Amino acid sequence: MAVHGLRGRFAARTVRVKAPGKVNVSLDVGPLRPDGYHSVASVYLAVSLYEEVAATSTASGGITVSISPDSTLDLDGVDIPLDERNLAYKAAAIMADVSEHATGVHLEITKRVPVAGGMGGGSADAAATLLACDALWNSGLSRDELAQLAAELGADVPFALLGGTAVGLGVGDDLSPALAKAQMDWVLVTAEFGLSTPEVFRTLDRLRHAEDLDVEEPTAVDPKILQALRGGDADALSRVLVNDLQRASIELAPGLRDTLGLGESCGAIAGIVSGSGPTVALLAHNREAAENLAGELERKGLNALAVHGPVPGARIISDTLL
Ligand SMILES: C[C@@](CO)(OP(=O)(O)O)[C@H](O)COP(=O)(O)OP(=O)(O)OC[C@H]1O[C@@H](n2ccc(N)nc2=O)[C@H](O)[C@@H]1O
Ligand SMILES: Nc1ncnc2c1ncn2[C@@H]1O[C@H](COP(=O)(O)OP(=O)(O)O)[C@@H](O)[C@H]1O
Repeated sequence: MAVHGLRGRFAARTVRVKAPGKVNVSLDVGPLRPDGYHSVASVYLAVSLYEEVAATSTASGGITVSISPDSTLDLDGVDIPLDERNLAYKAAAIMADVSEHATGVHLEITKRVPVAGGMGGGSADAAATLLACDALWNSGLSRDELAQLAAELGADVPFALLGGTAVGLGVGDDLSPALAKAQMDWVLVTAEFGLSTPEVFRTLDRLRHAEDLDVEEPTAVDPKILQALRGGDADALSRVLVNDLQRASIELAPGLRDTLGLGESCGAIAGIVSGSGPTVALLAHNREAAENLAGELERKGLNALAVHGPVPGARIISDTLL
């Protein structure tokens, strides 16, 4: 049903939502499951690099997607589908299915999180769209109901909705918020290429198979990680960072080993590939150290950005009647 103004004229409204990218501070990956997914145990950290989605109701019906010229990424030659394959489109479509007052909607996405970078940028777009459409269409879904829809869209989408610091079990969507509010400072080194998440998981399976390595299903995360995050203890955290996918990302993109080495030689306490990569997250002692490190890496020709986390999950930043 379309929303009409007092004189029956269509009243367009724009709801703008921001949602953060993430770093997996730890990521234990279990064996391949019959459904093609892997069980994981991960500590997710939402960081201060945000996607934005502006959802505008339209009288014409249907869902359209565009990328905002305000996007800070160089998107030349980057493949972001704007049709029903876009995660934001998919999010609007499932919201429309459960919303009595759904209208047409245009989604304008401001991209800042590297595409196919292992930081959950598309997932942040999906989470932002769920929240924006919920407001636009007065769907009145609870956060739990939104999280259930989020899990249908992808393993990382529920976390983009929740934000903060959280432990993810199952395929990563079974989340428990962690009370770890101390800020940690990081430098993200982004790559000019992307890595496909399924290909990285497949590569890990292949490497493990070649080594006859049997892995168990992970059921918990190392409590030392949460302890370090709670205390804001970057040195303690540097000793327990782990990412089982890192070796697979390096197998596919060997240059990542050099990026990690360069980061550490320029003063990072430790470095880790974020999720399936190729973004590298370098840990710093404080904001000043992170900014200096980012500057130094920039001078060496890398793309580096100082960020901090935890930050909140998806939230509405404006709601305007046009
Ligand atoms: C690796 C992680 C770590 O947080 O993030 P990214 O590096 O993609 O950001 C996630 O597990 C990715 O989550 P997400 O990108 O939402 O994955 P989905 O769209 O649900 O799944 C894409 C594909 O990745 C593989 N996959 C994903 C999650 C998982 N626990 N096991 C898997 O094997 C499957 O092949 C699946 O078909
Ligand atoms: N809204 C979106 N933003 C970015 N990529 C998207 C989006 N929707 C679908 N995709 C597709 O999903 C792939 C992975 O997206 P992304 O979330 O950026 O990476 P990752 O899974 O590594 O965190 C991209 O290569 C792109 O083809």
